[in-house]
Amino acid sequence: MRQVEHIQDQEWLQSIRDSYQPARIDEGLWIIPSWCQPEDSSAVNIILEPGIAFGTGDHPTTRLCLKALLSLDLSGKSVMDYGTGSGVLAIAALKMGAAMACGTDTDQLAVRAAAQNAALNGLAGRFQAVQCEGSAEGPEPLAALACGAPSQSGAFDVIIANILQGPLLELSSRLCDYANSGGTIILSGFLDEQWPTIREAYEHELENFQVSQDGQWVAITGIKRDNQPLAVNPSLQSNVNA
Ligand SMILES: C[S@@+](CC[C@H](N)C(=O)[O-])C[C@H]1O[C@@H](n2cnc3c(N)ncnc32)[C@H](O)[C@@H]1O
Repeated sequence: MRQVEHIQDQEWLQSIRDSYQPARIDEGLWIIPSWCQPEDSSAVNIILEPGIAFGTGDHPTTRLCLKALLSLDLSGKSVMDYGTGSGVLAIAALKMGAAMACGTDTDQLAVRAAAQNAALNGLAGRFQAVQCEGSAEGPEPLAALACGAPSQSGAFDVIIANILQGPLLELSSRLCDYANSGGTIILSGFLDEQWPTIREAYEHELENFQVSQDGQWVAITGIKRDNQPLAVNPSLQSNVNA
């Protein structure tokens, strides 16, 4: 009996392994299953243990987000990956030069997988994953605090959220609050017909939208507006108060 179980385990493991191969995402960017060797050691190679959490590189939205990250200068930047799944986007950002990254997810297994994948890539010291509730009413995931965000509560240079339209709409204020003025927000996980609704929810906080598409799936990059109230000239202020 024990031998039968052992053979079944081996077959199952082998069938998982057969279904994942190194995936070239773009020039110089690969996702490599943990049991394979990178073909190009000079590329950004993201090593993943696939199968536990979403984010193996085979979904168009993951690839769109990775390409959006490639187009940024991430040197020294702080990154929040909301809906981190396998941690693939946070790990990619760190490998592209980000200083620190924080991942959050509603799924405890994903949080664990992301932390393990970061460790596989030698990035455990610069990545922290925390579980969140997933609703705008729920408590803050405290991700910013847990990750030692560089400035006031939740101020990150780059926010990535590859989640569905529903949570993107519900969490729009929270996601925008996490970004520094001038920071970059990458959103994906929605279809082209949903883009006008997403745009409406985000355009008071974001500008300079860049849109990319793979089939029906869309990713957008936007820059957080500087919505600080204009400084009031003290002499005008006294006139107003008079
Ligand atoms: C499409 S997967 C993206 C995974 C990975 N970031 C990628 O790009 O491949 C979405 C992830 O977001 C998580 N998720 C879904 N709704 C969420 C919410 N409201 N708050 C936080 N995470 C959420 C899911 O558990 C899942 O791991």
